[in-house]
Formats: sequence, C-alpha cells, structure tokens
Amino acid sequence: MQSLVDAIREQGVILPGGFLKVDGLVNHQLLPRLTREMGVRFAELFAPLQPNKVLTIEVSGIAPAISTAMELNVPMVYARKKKPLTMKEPAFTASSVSRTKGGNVDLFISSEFLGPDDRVVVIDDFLASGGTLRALTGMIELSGATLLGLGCVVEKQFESGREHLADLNVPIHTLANIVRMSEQEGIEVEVGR
Ligand SMILES: O=P(O)(O)OC[C@H]1O[C@H](OP(=O)(O)OP(=O)(O)O)[C@H](O)[C@@H]1O
Ligand SMILES: O=c1[nH]c(=O)c2nc[nH]c2[nH]1
Repeated sequence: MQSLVDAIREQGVILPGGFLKVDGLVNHQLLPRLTREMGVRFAELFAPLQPNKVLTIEVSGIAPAISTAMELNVPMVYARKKKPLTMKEPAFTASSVSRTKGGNVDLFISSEFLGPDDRVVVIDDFLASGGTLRALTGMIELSGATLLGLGCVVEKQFESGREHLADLNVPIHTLANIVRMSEQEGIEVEVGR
C-alpha cells in the first residue's frame, strides 16, 4: 500500500531495541482515510476466502480490523487482555508477550463469539516475531473455528515472523514491509507482500 509506505517514510521514527514508532498513523493517532484504505486492501485480499469473521487483539489491531470487517460486512471480534466480568464462560485463553509494554499478557475470547462455524481472518497492526499471531491462532484452534489467513499493517521482515508462522499454511498479507532499519541508514520500507 503505497500511501502507507509514504506515511511511514514521512513519520516513522526508529527507537532503541528495534522498535518503529508510527504513533501518528497506527498506534496512537489514527487517520481515517489511511485506515479505510487498509480495510479495503485487506478485504480485496481475503474476500475470495469467504471469511465470516475478523479477529484481532486489543488495542492497536482494532482499527485496521474493524475497517476490514466493514468492507467484508462481517463481525469483528477482538481478544481482550483482561477478562471482564461480563464475559460468559467458557472463554478461550492464551498467553502472549506485549512487545511495546513488556511482560506477559493473558488473552481472552468468549466462546459466545468464536466457534466451529467461524471462518476467520486475523488482522493486527504489527507482524514482528509472530508471537501474538501465534497466540491468536492457538485460540482459534481451541474454538474449533477455521483459520483462513493473517493480515498485518506493518511487517518487520528482520524479525522473521512470517517464517515462524509458515507451518500454519495460510496466506499472510502485509501492507508495508520494513526490510531493515538502523539509526545509521534509516528505514528501508517497501510495499507489503
Ligand atoms: O509479532 P510480535 O512480536 O508478537 O509483535 C506484534 C505485536 O506487538 C504489539 O502488541 P503490543 O501488546 O505491544 O501493543 P498494542 O497494545 O499497541 O496492541 C502489536 O500490536 C502486535 O500485536
Ligand atoms: O509500535 C510498534 N512498533 C514496533 O516496532 C513493534 N514491534 C512489535 N509491535 C510493535 N509496535
């Protein structure tokens, strides 16, 4: 998605520890036109698989996921990082690591909203190590739903998440790909794959 690549070139900041700050478009402030375009692109890529649900994880996955779900006209469910008292049992759970906040997080999805009839596309903001997507796909498996594909707004190719998830045997689509980045050479970003 060229508009996203341009925005990352303009606004992306490299932080210590291999983090890319794109708070002005993905992780703090959201830009309606850009977010809508993300959904349109993901919907084009995944519609042929006939999903009936989009799954993501709070918090930064929600915007691209709802944009995609609106285009596909299917419900969007997000995994919660704290179990609310309104959540009906049984809930599917998994553990993942919060990359930006540090530490382990427990994830919860109610069996009310994910089950064997669901054909699911997972959308998130970043594909880095792939750990978060692994946790989400584990919950899909527990629920008996079918995983159709994975979509992320930004891929950090140098963290090899795509390779780590290859055994899932589903299409992985990203909208912008960070090939490499360093404080000396800057951000090398290309249209996703
Ligand atoms: O591929 P991985 O190595 O798992 O990294 C990607 C994950 O890291 C971030 O989550 P985080 O909990 O840090 O942030 P958020 O609360 O903004 O969603 C991001 O939102 C992805 O979910
Ligand atoms: O804002 C972010 N920047 C990153 O580099 C990153 N990697 C995983 N999750 C991330 N979130």
